[in-house]
Amino acid sequence: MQQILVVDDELEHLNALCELLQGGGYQVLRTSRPERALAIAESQRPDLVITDWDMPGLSGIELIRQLKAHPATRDIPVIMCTGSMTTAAHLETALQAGAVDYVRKPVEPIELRARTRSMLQLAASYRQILAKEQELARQNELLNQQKQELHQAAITDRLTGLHNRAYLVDQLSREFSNSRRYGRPLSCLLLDIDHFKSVNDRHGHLVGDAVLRHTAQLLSRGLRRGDVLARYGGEEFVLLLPGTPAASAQALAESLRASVAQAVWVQGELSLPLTISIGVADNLAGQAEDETALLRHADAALYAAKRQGRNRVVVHAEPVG
Ligand SMILES: Nc1nc2c(ncn2[C@@H]2O[C@H](COP(=O)(O)OP(=O)(O)OP(=O)(O)O)[C@@H](O)[C@H]2O)c(=O)[nH]1
Repeated sequence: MQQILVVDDELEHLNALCELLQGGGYQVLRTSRPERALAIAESQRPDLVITDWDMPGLSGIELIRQLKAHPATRDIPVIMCTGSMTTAAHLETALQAGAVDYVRKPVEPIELRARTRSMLQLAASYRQILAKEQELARQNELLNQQKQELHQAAITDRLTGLHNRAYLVDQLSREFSNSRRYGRPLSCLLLDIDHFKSVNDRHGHLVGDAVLRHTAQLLSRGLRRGDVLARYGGEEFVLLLPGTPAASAQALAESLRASVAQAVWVQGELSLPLTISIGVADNLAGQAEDETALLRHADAALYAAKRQGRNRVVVHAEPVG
């Protein structure tokens, strides 16, 4: 049943109003002390408030302002009962304070019922719209979250949790253009686990997978903001170092190589010494005309590192002449 709070300091008037509304099938809350009305509205959340204007202690206008200032009671519609002397300016003040309608005293029963009914219908529609809006906002948030998760999955390598090849290709192209535009160095490291095939062959693919995860973790340590580490494929990783020339990249590559060589991989009884080979190239001195060439140079340096015995770092050298 819909609930209406009636506020009037004149008991006779209060009783008459309440009777009228109860006769209309509404549940009525009442108070003759306007300063209590806010607390009642807050705890009972009536569907409508009907208040007298002229009351000692707290005027109807002041009560409306308090109701509107409070989040819990802000949306409860208020009808103001006004005296017969009320002017248009008074009514304007009431509407500005937040009253949605008014009835003049002495109250015409049919008028009060009509206004009450339409206000309650309006309030119900408003509540429905509000609930739909909230539901829409919730669904929107869920959708954005799913989009974000999908995007994250699309750029992540599932086995190692590093970025994947697709992301690397995007970033390489972006970083290459940026470094060219701002005349900044860009280094590319191609890192490959040595004799990884024999890990798989001797111990199985599950151990091979664990070794890949272990290596990915070691390589991730000590990366700086802006560095991009990705699993390029199989047992190959790429590390992009924007703002870093090959000489500094070589030092970092050397420390990565050493950290993998020092950290023996252990699982139960099994312990495997692992090493990686690294090819380093940068875009300086116009060596790499585009990002593909940069990657190709790093690959050539990696190939040289493998040929020279593995577990080493080789920097791509500019061909002489
Ligand atoms: N366990 C596992 N193995 C993979 C995965 N992707 C590629 N491989 C294996 O990685 C191995 C790569 O071997 P190769 O390219 O011959 O190189 P390598 O044995 O590391 O030898 P070098 O690079 O010359 O030192 C192959 O046996 C692939 O099957 C993976 O996701 N998990």
